Amino acid sequence: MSASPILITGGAQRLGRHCAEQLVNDGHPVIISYRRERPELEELRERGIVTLQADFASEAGILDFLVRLRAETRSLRAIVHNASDWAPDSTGPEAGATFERLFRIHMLAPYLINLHARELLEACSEPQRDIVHMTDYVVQKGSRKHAAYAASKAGLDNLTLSFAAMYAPDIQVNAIAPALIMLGEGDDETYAEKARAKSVMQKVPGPGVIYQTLRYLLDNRYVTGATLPVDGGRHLR
Ligand SMILES: NC(=O)C1=CN([C@@H]2O[C@H](COP(=O)(O)OP(=O)(O)OC[C@H]3O[C@@H](n4cnc5c(N)ncnc54)[C@H](OP(=O)(O)O)[C@@H]3O)[C@@H](O)[C@H]2O)C=CC1
Ligand SMILES: Nc1nc2c(c(=O)[nH]1)N=C([C@H](O)[C@@H](O)CO)CN2
Repeated sequence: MSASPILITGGAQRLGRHCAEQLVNDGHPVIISYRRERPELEELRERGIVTLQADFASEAGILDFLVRLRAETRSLRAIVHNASDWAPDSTGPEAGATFERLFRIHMLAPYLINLHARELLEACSEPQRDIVHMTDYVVQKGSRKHAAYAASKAGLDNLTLSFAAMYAPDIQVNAIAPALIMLGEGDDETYAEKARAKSVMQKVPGPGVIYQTLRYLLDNRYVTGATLPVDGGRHLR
């Protein structure tokens, strides 16, 4: 019987893409969701990665993705909720719309996908099934400029506890809480220096440290309801 695929939402770039490619290297079939079509997706498709378009900014978009996911596969080995919008807080009339959008992407999408895809995970014939929520170090301390983002990630962190309790012992549910793993395209050296100084490890490690953590969760059959920090010791500053 062929192995069940691993779904990574928002897998077209950066951390999600790195993990998708590493999972393929490790022999797993992979499905990713993407929001915007672009040439880089062809490289992933050539590696056999199934790409499904999805916009989680609306409930209709989430439910539409689920219909196409169920048409694509009858089982899943794991789901990694990686899709995310690091939007700064809006001021003025669009503040509420920004908050609601981030709630949908970071909380409603994982919530509905976990509920609707439970049967796909339970149909997996392999002994372990996993759900992994990508949260953020800022869940612990909030953010002056990304309060809506931090609050929505805090909600996702709490969903880890609820789904871990609901889905045990057949499905393990955990979170990874990164801080400053990769810089953004527009970040200059001044920003990079300030960012590196935020943690006692004083580095921007790149996505490999996230895959190491995901690999640990996928291979450990006794961890659930946990949030694993991958933050260079931010809390020690
Ligand atoms: N990078 C870092 O240093 C840190 C990352 N994290 C978390 O780790 C995860 C990966 O981070 P990173 O790789 O930087 O993430 P990105 O900012 O690159 O976003 C990942 C993907 O999310 C998708 N996405 C954004 N909005 C939507 C939407 N409305 N519907 C569906 N998909 C959407 C994007 O798709 P598309 O490109 O197709 O539009 C994008 O490719 C995220 O959850 C992030 O919050 C936490 C702390 C630090
Ligand atoms: N969806 C995203 N979330 C976050 C990103 C990102 O690029 N996309 N980046 C960060 C920063 O690296 C932050 O951790 C720096 O302190 C946070 N979340």
